[in-house]
Amino acid sequence: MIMSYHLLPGTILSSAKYFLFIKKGKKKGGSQEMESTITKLPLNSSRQLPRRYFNRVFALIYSAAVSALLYHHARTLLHHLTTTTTAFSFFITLSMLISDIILTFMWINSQAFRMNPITTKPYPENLEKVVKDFPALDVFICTADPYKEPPMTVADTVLSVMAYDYPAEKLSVYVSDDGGSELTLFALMEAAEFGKEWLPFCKENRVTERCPHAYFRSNFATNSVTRKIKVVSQASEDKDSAGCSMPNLIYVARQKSLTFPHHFKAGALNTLLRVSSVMTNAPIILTLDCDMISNDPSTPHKMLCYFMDYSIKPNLGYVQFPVCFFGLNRADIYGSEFKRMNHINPMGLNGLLGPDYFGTGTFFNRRVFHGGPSSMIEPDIPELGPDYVVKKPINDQATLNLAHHVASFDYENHSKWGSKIGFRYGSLVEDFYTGYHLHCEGWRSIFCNPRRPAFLSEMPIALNDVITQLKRWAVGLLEVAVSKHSPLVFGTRFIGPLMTHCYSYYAFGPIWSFPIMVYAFLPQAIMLNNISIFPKVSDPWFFVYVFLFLGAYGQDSLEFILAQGTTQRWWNDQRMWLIRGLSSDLFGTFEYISNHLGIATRGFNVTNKVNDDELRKRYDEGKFEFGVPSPMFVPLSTAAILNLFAFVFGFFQVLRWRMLDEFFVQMVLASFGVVNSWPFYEAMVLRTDKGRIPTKITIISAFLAWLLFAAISFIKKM
Ligand SMILES: O=c1ccn([C@@H]2O[C@H](COP(=O)(O)OP(=O)(O)O[C@H]3O[C@H](CO)[C@@H](O)[C@H](O)[C@H]3O)[C@@H](O)[C@H]2O)c(=O)[nH]1
Ligand SMILES: [Mn+2]
Repeated sequence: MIMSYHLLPGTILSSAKYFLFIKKGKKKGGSQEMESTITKLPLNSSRQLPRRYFNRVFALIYSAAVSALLYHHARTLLHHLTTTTTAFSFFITLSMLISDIILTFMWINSQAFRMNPITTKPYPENLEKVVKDFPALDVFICTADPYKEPPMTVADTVLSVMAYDYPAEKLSVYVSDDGGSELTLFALMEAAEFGKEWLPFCKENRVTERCPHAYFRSNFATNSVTRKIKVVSQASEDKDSAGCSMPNLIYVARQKSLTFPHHFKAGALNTLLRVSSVMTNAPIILTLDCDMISNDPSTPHKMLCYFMDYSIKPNLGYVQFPVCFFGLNRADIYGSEFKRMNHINPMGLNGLLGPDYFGTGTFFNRRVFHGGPSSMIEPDIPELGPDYVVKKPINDQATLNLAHHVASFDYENHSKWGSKIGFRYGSLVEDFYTGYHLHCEGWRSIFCNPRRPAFLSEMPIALNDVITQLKRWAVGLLEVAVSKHSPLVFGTRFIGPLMTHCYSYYAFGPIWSFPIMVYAFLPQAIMLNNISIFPKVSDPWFFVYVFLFLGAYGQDSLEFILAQGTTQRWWNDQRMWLIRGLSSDLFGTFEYISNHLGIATRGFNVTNKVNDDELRKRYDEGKFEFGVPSPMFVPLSTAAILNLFAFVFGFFQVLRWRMLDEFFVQMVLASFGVVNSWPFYEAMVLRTDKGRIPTKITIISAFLAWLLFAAISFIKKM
């Protein structure tokens, strides 16, 4: 049954213009409790990585070097204060000191991940022998914009999870459509029909790639399915073509209002939490982004290996699977793998309270949305409690009425939703923020990284899309860092020092922008003015710099490569760190400040998932995609130009005056900048395709680089 309205994507709904569509109404049987049998067969195992000893010793040595450097800076600064020096050199010393303090703070934070890395392994083959009755599973899939997130992609994701190797009567898929798009609804109805053929086909043929698109891309033997598709119209209502029951598929477009904040994805997820509570109330919930397909039908079994384990069960809040990507180019030019965030750091967190919540690929214990493990918050109505037993079928009229009621725009008004219960409001990275609160409440989590990726996602392939996404994250992270719930003031009371450092590492990540800006511009602009600011090669302090640089980069690359990375991908990953600091984090900080001053409104800019063939081709060739005149490209191109000029100038100076000793560090920095900027030079000068840097950006950047140089020479003379 459908109550449909003509909605334009993005329309703000003013009255009860939302609809709930139930594809298949069937009573979900089974108890709400997870049952398990105590047995000796292990369901999972974990292993502490031996590298923890090395990490601890190295952290000790490195911290000695860091302290020495800070001491050196402080002494120089004091020297400036007590003797008559120019404001100019004082300013330089101060900038370097602040930069190095920030780098030190972030370095300390990053050590927390290295103290006790742990990997875990599930044994799904033992599960069936141990567990008699599988718990019900509700899957939440969010979509928001049919133009940026093609309905076909959403349908693919939906089918891939509906085809899980899981009892169909225990599986329900809820789709939240914040775009209220009829296209998406239509695609889902078609998907449900197609599913009647697709699901039995997958099960009969033991297909592992159960996302239709992925399957057809890699298999040419499609005749058998296409032949079957013709039978669709004869298939019965609730059963698939083989006569088995189908999982529930429920489409929800929540009601929105101009006068009430809808809290973006967190709001959508909370609506799904309530709607699903009323309809199926499964004890386990999987949250997925609309572009994240299931790549392994046995993932629910793997996740149950943790939830069904009595030794960890009581306070296990969620099991996080890594986000893996398809379609990356060989060099992964934008560091889209996020290897550190998605693979390396979570191992470190496994040895503490567990990984942060990634927003997608996460199985939750429904109970976590109702307060801490030992402090449950009473639900508004019994039907919204975690222990509520659903007795009626999902298309029962009373159930539907209640579902509509809890999906209305003002339902959360004056309630604990978003603050004490459900997904948390207040940050654009609602995932990070929610996981953080759960850990503070006493929940634990586990990171499970099976060899075959559990989920595969798409990622943006144009630089502007990439850094726009990172900018939104930067705003969201700052919202956490600078709030009354900041890890440093709030978290530290509940999660212990190491977890506090881990959460600070992410939340304060955007402040990396400052030292990156300083190191990308200052020494170079100063060298162009013939001034040396670092210790000479013959000075012992020089070796402190060498050790700090090589130590940090060496350890980072080693960890990257140990996590199945390549040197080339590592190189691009570190470049992305620099790019992020000069664009996303910088602009994100400004945006955060202007949001707070009320100059700009806060928004969730949905990541674009549509790419044309030409763009895809350039990406596959490993070319950076600029194309659009984005203001975020300006600091990047300015740094590229300034570093090149500094390098060329420095090179001739050194030859002419034999001053390599004085300028060595500055020369290294400039050449490092030049090597990292290579794609920029290409895109400014050599390339003629659509993805090159717009001339306008190049001109503005060249002018800014000159301005910086001129400003330094002006101040120098004062
Ligand atoms: O108002 C909104 C905005 C977004 N979404 C959905 O949220 C998901 C994530 O949005 P996307 O634009 O793809 O953002 P990403 O930055 O790629 O997502 C990452 O970062 C988000 C936090 O910023 C997390 O929510 C995601 O799970 C995580 O994959 C998508 O399915 C959207 O449809 C909504 O449902 N409602
Ligand atoms: Mn996304």
